[in-house]
Amino acid sequence: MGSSPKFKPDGKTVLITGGTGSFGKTMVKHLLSRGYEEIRIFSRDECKQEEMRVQMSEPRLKFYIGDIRNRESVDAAMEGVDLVFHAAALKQVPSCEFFPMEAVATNIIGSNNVLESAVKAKVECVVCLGTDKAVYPVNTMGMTKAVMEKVAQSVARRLDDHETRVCSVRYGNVMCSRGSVIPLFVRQIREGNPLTLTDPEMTRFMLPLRDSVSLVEFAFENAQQGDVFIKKAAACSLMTLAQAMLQLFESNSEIKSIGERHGEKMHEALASVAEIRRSEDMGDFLRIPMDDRDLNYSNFFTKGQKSDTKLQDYSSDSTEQLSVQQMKDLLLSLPEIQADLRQDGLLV
Ligand SMILES: O=c1ccn([C@@H]2O[C@H](COP(=O)(O)OP(=O)(O)O[C@H]3O[C@H](CO)[C@H](O)[C@H](O)[C@H]3O)[C@@H](O)[C@H]2O)c(=O)[nH]1
Repeated sequence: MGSSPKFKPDGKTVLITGGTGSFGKTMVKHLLSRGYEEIRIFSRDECKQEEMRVQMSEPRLKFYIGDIRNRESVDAAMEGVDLVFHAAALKQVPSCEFFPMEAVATNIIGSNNVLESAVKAKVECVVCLGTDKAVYPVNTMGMTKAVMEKVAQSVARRLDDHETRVCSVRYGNVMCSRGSVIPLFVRQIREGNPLTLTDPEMTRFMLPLRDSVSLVEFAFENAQQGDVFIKKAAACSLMTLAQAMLQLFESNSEIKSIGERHGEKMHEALASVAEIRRSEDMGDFLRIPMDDRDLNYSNFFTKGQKSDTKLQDYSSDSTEQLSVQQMKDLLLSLPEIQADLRQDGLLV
C-alpha cells in the first residue's frame, strides 16, 4: 500500500458529525481558513446549531439536524461529501456508566451508520475520533469507543485503496473541552470553593484543542486503510494541574480530595505495547497499522511475532511529566484560559 496523496481543499465538501462541540468549532475555523468549499455540521441540537450559525455567519457552513443512530438522517447529509470527521459520541465517562446501552447505540451502532453511509456515498476518507480510554478499556465510554475502532477496521479491511479510506485517531483529555475538569476548576476558583480532586496522583495526557485538529488533519493526509493515529503527548498529575491553576488565577482555594468517580483509571494509555511494537514513528505522531491478516491464521503462523521486552505501553505515567511551571505555560497558551484570565483582570 502506498501513502495517500495530500488532500487538496479546493472544491471539497467536509461533513463533521457532532460538529457543534469544542472540536467541531475549532475544526470549522481551521477548514474555513484552508479554503474548503462547503462544511456540513451534522448534529442533534438545533439550539447549538443556531448559535453557531449566528456566531460564525458563514455561507460555506451548512447545518443538518439528525442523529447518527438514524441511518436515513446520516445518508441525507452524506450525499456529495468528500471527507468525514466523525466526532459525534457519548463521551462523558460517568453518564456512559449509568446508561451503557445509550453509549452502544451512539458510539457503536451510530459509528457503523456513519461508516457504511460514507462508503456507499464514495467519500474519499473518514476519520473516526477516538480516545485513550479505548486502550485497555475499563469503562463503557472506552469500551464502546474501542469497538468503534474495531468496526472502522472491519470496514477498512474489505475496501481497496482507491475506495473510501477509513482511519481513527485517539487522543487524551482535550484541555478546556465542555464539561471537563479545567473549566470546572475555573468555576470553583471564581466561586471561592475548594478544588475537588479525585486523586492527586492520577495522571492524564493533556492535549490543547489545536493539537486535536492537527492530529485529525495528519490522519486524513497520511492514512492507509484501517490505521489508528496518536499524537505524542506529555501528561501531568492532577495535583500538578490543580497547583498550576491556583497559581495562574492567584487563588488561595483549598484542594479537597473526593475520590475516584465511576469507571475511572489512575492512568491512561494512548497505545498498548503490542501496538507500539507494530507502530511507525512519524515524528510528532505514531501510526498504528491495522492487523490485516485474515481469519486463516495458519498461513501466518511460521512468521511469528517479533517481541522486544524493552517496549512498554505509551501511558500517562510513563510519558514525559509536566512540571507545575510547564503546565502553567501550557495553560497560558490556550485561548480559553487567556479569555478567563482577562475576564478576571489577571491578563492584559
Ligand atoms: O471534579 C473533578 C472532576 C474530574 N477530576 C479529574 O480530572 C481528570 C480529567 O477529568 P475530566 O472529567 O475532565 O475527563 P475524563 O478523564 O473523565 O474524560 C475526558 O477525557 C476523555 C479522553 O480521555 C474524553 O475526551 C472524555 O470525553 C472526557 O470526559 C480525571 O483524572 C478526573 O478524575 C477531578 O480531579 N475533579
